[in-house]
Amino acid sequence: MKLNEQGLKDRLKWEEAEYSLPKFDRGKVMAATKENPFWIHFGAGNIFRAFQANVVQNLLNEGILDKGLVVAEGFDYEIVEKMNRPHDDYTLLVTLKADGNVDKTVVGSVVESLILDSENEKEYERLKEIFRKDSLQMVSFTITEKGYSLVNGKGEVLPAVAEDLEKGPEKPMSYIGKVVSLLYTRYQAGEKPVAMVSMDNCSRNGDKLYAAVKEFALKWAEKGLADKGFLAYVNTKEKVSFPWTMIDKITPRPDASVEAILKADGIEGLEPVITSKNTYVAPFVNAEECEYLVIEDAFPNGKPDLEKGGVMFTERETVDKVEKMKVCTCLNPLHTALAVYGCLLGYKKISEEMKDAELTGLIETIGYKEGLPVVVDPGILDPKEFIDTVLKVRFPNPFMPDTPQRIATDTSQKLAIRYGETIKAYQASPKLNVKDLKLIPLVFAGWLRYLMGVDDEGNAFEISPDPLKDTVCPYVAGLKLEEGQEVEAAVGPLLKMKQIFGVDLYEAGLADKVCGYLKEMTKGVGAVRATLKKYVLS
Ligand SMILES: NC(=O)c1ccc[n+]([C@@H]2O[C@H](COP(=O)([O-])OP(=O)(O)OC[C@H]3O[C@@H](n4cnc5c(N)ncnc54)[C@H](O)[C@@H]3O)[C@@H](O)[C@H]2O)c1
Ligand SMILES: O=P(O)(O)OC[C@@H](O)[C@@H](O)[C@H](O)[C@H](O)CO
Repeated sequence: MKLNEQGLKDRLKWEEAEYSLPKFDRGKVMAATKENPFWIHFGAGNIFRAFQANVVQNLLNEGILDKGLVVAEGFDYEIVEKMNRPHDDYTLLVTLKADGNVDKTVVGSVVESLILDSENEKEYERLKEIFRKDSLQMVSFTITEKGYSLVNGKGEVLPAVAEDLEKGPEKPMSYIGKVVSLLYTRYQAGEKPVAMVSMDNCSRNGDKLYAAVKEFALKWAEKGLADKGFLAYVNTKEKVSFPWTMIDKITPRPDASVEAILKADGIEGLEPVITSKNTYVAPFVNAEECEYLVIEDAFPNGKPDLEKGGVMFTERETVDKVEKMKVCTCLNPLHTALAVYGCLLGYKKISEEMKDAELTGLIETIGYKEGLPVVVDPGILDPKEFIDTVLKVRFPNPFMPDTPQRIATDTSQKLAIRYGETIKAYQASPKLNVKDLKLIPLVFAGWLRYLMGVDDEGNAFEISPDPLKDTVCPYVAGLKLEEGQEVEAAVGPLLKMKQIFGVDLYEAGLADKVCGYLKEMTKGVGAVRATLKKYVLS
């Protein structure tokens, strides 16, 4: 059995092996999408294939939608070349339920995949054609938080961005430059309306996308490289909107245990690939069952009927609250704490960490005691219930192959949002005292200890990719696992960086605590465990 148009012709074989197959006429959907695309997504990674593509598949199956998705990849072309194309844009979605049941779905809702490369004339022209279409309602993104950044770790404008800002929309090389040049095409085609929807895990993600897009529109208009009206178009929410969103579905990298299940069913050619840009992809994706996608209802060209697929549309204030609830308190900070300590303590699976008394104690305190008091109830989801499910059902799910190493990726980009917002809320509160935060500083210290790249047994490990690796690692390079380290002299300047922690930890009065914990954790082999025991269980 092969995952492609030809291989899926023998439907019976797949159905006998208990795969849910697309129930719609894919040829018809493909033709309709080609003519009238309504949704193009940028970032052909795992979450898109497990979540958004499956929502559209369900709606196509029910006849609620009659057009599918177009996906574009502008960073890691290998994903499209090695996965989408050989498999005719099909993906196998394996849903790993907490009760051990496994759902296997052939997702066929993605009907066109394109490489976003201005030097690839044919595909770039097709992208322009899509952006000129009246039918286009939504342009969405899962390109990681760093994908929206126009500067490097030192705050310097990225070379490709600098060049694009100088040269204009003709042949851009940077990711956002390419996206903005396509938006310019839409402007030139008659200022057609569209929603530009970031679906990445960052606070006020719509504003992040807007800021990056606006920078190009502004510079190009100022330099006469684009019409002056383009900036007004980008700034007019009735023309171009940048809704805020909250997305939630734990989607680990494709795992060997899942590959084995599919292989046993007789499916060939499933081998995962780690691309040269470090994306972990396979013809299959594995994910949990639980999923939430909440989107600000701001769609100037109308919105697709996604509500019946479980997507929630609401006003901006609610998205903000629900997103803060998840990203700043009830899920992502707990994940990051498990990520850094998991790597230090030699764990390879999140569910295994959930059997560790110190680690569960750590995240329970960060979640319930330190985080929950500053969460504003969004109304549409209950924060206490949400965190209960995360801690009791989702993280401990033994069938989910999620790893601390995946979650530790780009930690420097995440600390400010995942913990800094809570610290700021304590600072702003007349009732709360920032000095009462005990275990959030322990995560910061844990991250610094993690950056040493030596685990609690004294063995070297590879730290996960991070755009600030070269900036932050030198601060801990001189530290050793022995008593009496000059910790504050080494990491003090780093603790002042608001860009990383969301606040200056000295100004917040937390730097001493972080340095104290780090000093204890560098005392020698086993000191990380001893420190956790001392502060988490006390
Ligand atoms: N995986 C999850 O559990 C999950 C859940 C909710 C939200 N998300 C969000 O989705 C994002 C992607 O997750 P994923 O599981 O698809 O990861 P992935 O590693 O499978 O794919 C990453 C995607 O981002 C692109 N990308 C990476 N660096 C980039 C850069 N510098 N510029 C532009 N594009 C870049 C890659 O090309 C790829 O398309 C996450 O960063 C997160 O914000 C993920
Ligand atoms: O995707 P990231 O890198 O922003 O964060 C890693 C995980 O915490 C994240 O992917 C969660 O699995 C996800 O946010 C769950 O909805």
